Amino acid sequence: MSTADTATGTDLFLDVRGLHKRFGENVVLAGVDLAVPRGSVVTVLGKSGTGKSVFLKCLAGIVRPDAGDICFDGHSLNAQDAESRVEFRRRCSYLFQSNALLDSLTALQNVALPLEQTTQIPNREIRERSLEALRQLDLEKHKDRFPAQLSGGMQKRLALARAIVTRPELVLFDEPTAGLDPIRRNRVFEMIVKYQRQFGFTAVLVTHDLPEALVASDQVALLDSGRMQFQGTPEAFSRSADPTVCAFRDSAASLRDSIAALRRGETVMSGEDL
Ligand SMILES: Nc1ncnc2c1ncn2[C@@H]1O[C@H](COP(=O)(O)OP(=O)(O)OP(=O)(O)O)[C@@H](O)[C@H]1O
Repeated sequence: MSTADTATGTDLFLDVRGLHKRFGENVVLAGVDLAVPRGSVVTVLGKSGTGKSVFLKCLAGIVRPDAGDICFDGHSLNAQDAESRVEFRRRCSYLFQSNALLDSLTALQNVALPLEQTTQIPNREIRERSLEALRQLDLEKHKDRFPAQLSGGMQKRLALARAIVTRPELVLFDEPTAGLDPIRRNRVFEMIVKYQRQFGFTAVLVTHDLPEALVASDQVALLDSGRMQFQGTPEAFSRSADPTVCAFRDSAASLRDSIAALRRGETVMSGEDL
């Protein structure tokens, strides 16, 4: 792995070492490392199917890794008892790619849910905090609507309101811009950075959105062939001569080349990489 500009030696909120995960014969993670400094936004990039979601789910405790260590705020999650895992879940939020909103609950009820499930806070305070989260994401006037009555961008904001209502210290975002148009994509990245600064949480994102991720992240990492092939600043990523980084980063130029070749009547791809 290239270590250019990584934060080794700084205050790591999350320190992932040697994570392995396979499904049957399919080895998805083959020794993945990631260093996440406290209060930073770190984005994991990678082609489709490289294991970004599996990696994030391992961090969130949704998928159990076969081997490796995840150290959260100085404590190994592997070594933790059930009570400490509940504590981790209280301090960490996971924003699902699909938003995972409950259709039968209103916006307000969706946001209140994690507080009801993970705290002993009285109902009146749960309502106040949920309304506050909706207000922060400009959704208060839609509090009684159901998810199906909201636009795609509003649903994403609602999912973010639900993710921050517990005041988490770590937020994991699984492709937060999936299915959004370029303008809404920008809004979502702005929103993540804005609330990350406002609330001071540490964020780990996975996405394919290369230009936006480079602008919005403190560090980027590239997952390929079961390992992080790079971790460093967006500037280091932009300069890197690593062939895997170049192949991913320069895909726009390569599209230009392949379209030009197709127009010349040449065969350039079989489609098996889709
Ligand atoms: N529960 C599961 N059981 C079996 N295989 C799985 C499971 N979850 C993921 N996989 C496999 O793990 C691999 C990585 O999937 P993953 O969803 O993490 O990719 P990704 O990088 O997030 O892709 P995309 O960018 O398209 O969302 C795929 O081959 C997938 O089929």
